[in-house]
Order: sequence, then structure tokens, then C-alpha cells
Amino acid sequence: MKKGDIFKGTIEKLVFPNKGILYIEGEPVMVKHVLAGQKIEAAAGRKKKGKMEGRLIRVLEASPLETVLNPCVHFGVCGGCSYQTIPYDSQLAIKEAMVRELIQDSCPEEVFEGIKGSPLQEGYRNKMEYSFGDEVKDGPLALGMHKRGSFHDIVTVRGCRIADRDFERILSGTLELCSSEGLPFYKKMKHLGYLRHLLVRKAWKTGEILVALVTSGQLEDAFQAENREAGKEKEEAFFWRFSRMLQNLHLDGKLAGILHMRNDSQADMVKSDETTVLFGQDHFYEELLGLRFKITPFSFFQTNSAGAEILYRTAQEYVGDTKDKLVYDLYSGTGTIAQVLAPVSKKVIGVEIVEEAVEAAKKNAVLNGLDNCEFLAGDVLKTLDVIEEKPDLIVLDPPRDGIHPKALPKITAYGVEDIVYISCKPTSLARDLKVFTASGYEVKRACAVDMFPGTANCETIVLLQRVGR
Ligand SMILES: C[S@@+](CC[C@H](N)C(=O)[O-])C[C@H]1O[C@@H](n2cnc3c(N)ncnc32)[C@H](O)[C@@H]1O
Repeated sequence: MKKGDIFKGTIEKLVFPNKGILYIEGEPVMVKHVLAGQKIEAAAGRKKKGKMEGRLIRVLEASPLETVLNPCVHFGVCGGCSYQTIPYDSQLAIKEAMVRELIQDSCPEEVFEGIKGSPLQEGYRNKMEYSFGDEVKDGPLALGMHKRGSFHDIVTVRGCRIADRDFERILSGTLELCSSEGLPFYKKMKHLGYLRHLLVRKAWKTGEILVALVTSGQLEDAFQAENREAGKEKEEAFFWRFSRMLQNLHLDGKLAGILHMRNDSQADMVKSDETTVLFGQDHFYEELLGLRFKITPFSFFQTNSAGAEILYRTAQEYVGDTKDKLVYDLYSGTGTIAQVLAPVSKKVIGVEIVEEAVEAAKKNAVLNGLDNCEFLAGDVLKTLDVIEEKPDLIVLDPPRDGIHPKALPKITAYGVEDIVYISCKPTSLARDLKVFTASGYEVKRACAVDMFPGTANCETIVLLQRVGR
């Protein structure tokens, strides 16, 4: 088969996170955005790592697993979810099998404890980053998610199943206001335009909501003003209307803060060069496992709060008795795991690269009456060299790429008896586990926790113990 050839076949197996394999003349072909059992038509692409890649043209026949007939209206168009046509039990079975297979070289079959489901299967997301754009070139303003496989096109995700219901009200109100004011969206390739992102976060327990509208600083064009001063005046008036609009929405939750963030960097990510608080404050509070957490706009917090309680309870169980132990919480975010463990530990030291999150973690510890937590800002790779107190136990919760290869030997060199590794990407986990097992550790317990129903992702927790301890 050569590039461009059209072929048909049945997807035999899924590969994490969203590829399927089918066999054409005995040769495996990988195709994105498919499900096991689907009959598809695809076009042959080029070979990657010795495997032929195919581009999905269309699904000819649904998979026998696809028995949900009323998925989200944006399913298949929006790049967010890929499992919505599959009942939840089967979604869990698929994820469990994928994780089990990915880590099987390091995790014996009998040690893997299966998957725990999310308490909420819809409306579970407590954070959304919506992008401004258009659905088709020069179409009306859109606000939502990137279309599947598209760098430019945006689909306005009214009716999104996985976001909290208040998010839709905020999204619709913002889109209507920005459209009626004729504000242009920011075109990343040309670095032109104004509206960039809408960030919405909401606490599951307290109901507090934080909204941030992110724009460029290109005021004159956006507000058709003669000069920057005039543009600034019009911008202020616009943000007054924006803030009023949000305060007049009938939300189930309660607005904790409305922010305007200015971002003039060319990188297509939600960030702020300058933040103005338009209403309330620049943070909100969430409660998990009886503890209270201050969350700032960019600090990491698990996106499924109800699922996070299950994740952290499982971590607690794997960690075991920590009464006389000094615990390292590496990649600590706002210090959630550290604070869950602190009441039953001698001391916990958290290390986190985002300073804003470290500051929030310190405040959270005070808020929760914990005086045996210390939080250090810095890269785990470098910070491990400067911490004087050595750990008795280590908890790891790295970002999707896993642990830096040069940080791994520093972690294993402590020789602690137990390490608990929480991972949001099983392929990175599988890679890192091989290093741990080659360095004298063995997997004693492991399970997956589904924090992302409707999508192909899930968390995995592993308890590693030093061999012959
Ligand atoms: C998956 S989150 C875990 C956060 C926290 N444990 C929790 O459950 O909320 C990963 C965290 O690692 C941080 N991070 C990423 N790279 C890092 C590095 N090289 N050193 C320290 N922290 C890092 C991120 O900012 C993020 O807060």
C-alpha cells in the first residue's frame, strides 16, 4: 500500500490514547479517532516508527460497543471527547485494558486492581479553557473548543456534556456580548485581533466560580479608536458591560471573581502578562476530603473534583502508615496531596515549579491548620539537590510527560522503601516504571481511576516497593 491509497477495514484494537489498529494485507495500520470494532474507510499516509499511518475518511459501520444513541451534539466534531457513544461500563473496561497492557512489563497481572469509575459522568469538569475563533473561515464569531484535528476552526460548545452547566451560561453570555460588540478574535498566525480565550473554573463543593477573559492589547483596532487612550476608554466600558452581564446570569454557583487578562505573547496558550480584577478576587476556594484549597487562575487542580477525592483516597491507602515519616510530595501543585497526608505524617515537603501554586499551597496549609508542611518552588530535577531533609516516602504526581529522565536516578537514590506514583498518562508511566523496576523497585499495587468520562484519558496509581525491604 502506498501513500494516498484508499482502504477499508475493521479496527481490531485501540492504542492509548486515541488510535486504532487495523490490518491491511497483514500489515498494521494506525488510524486516529476510531473505536475498536468500527468499520472504516481511510487513506494511507506515511510510515511512522515503522508503522503505516492512515487518515480516517469516514466510519462505515459503528462498533458493536457504540450503543449510546444520544451523545453530545458536538461529538465527532469537537476534539474533546472520543468515547461518548460507548456506555460508561464499556468505557471503563477499555481504559482498564489499555492501562493494564501498557504497564504489564512492570506490573504483574495479579497486582493490577482494575479501574475505579468517576462519581459524575457528566458535568464533571471544573475548568474549561475556551478559544475564540470562527467555525468556518470568515464565519461568525465562535467560542469553544478546537474542531477535531483542526488548528484553526472552533466549535461553539453549547450543550457540552462534560462541563459544569454554569459554564454554558457563561460561554453563551460572553459570546453574545462579544458578537454584538463586533469584537474581532485573535488570529494566531498573523498576531492580529483581540479576543483570545475564556477561562472558567468552578469549585464542586463551594460552588465558587472564577471567570477570566483573555485578550490581546490591540485596542485601537478592536474598538475602532483613533488612539490607544480612546481605545482604553472603550475597553473599560466593554469590561464594565462584561462584568455586569456575568453578574446578571442565573448561575447555580456564585461568582468569586471576574478577571481581564492581557496576553500579547504569540504562544497559543492561556496565560496573562497583566491581570485586572474586575469583580471579586483573583482566586476561589474548593473543598476536598474535609480540607479547603485556595485556587488561583493558573495553579493546577484536578479537573474532576469528585473524582479527585477517589484518587486521593486511593493514594492515601497506597501510602499506608506515615505517622513517623517525612514525605516528599513531588510535583505538588496547590499542595492537595501534601495536605491530605500531613495530618497523618511527621512532615511533608512539596516541590512545585509554578510559584503561584506554591504560594497558594502555603496559604492552604495555614488555612487547614497544618504546620508540618513545607512547599518549595522549583524544578524537581534541581530542587532535589538542595533539600537537606531526606524522605522516608515519596509521592510523585508529574505532568503528562512523566518524570525527567535525569530526575529518576535522584529519586531512586534516596532508597526509600515506598514510592507512590500517580500518573495522568499511562504511556509515560510505563516508561518510568521500567526505570524504577531496573533500579530495585517492584510494583506492589496498581489501579486506574477514571477522572475523564467520555474521553480516552484516565489516571493510574502505582505503589512501588524496594525489593527485599
Ligand atoms: C499532575 S499535576 C499534580 C498536582 C498535584 N499533585 C495535584 O494533585 O493537584 C503536575 C504538577 O507538576 C508541576 N510541574 C511540572 N513540571 C514540573 C517540574 N519540572 N518540577 C516541579 N513541578 C513541575 C505542574 O505545574 C503541576 O502542578
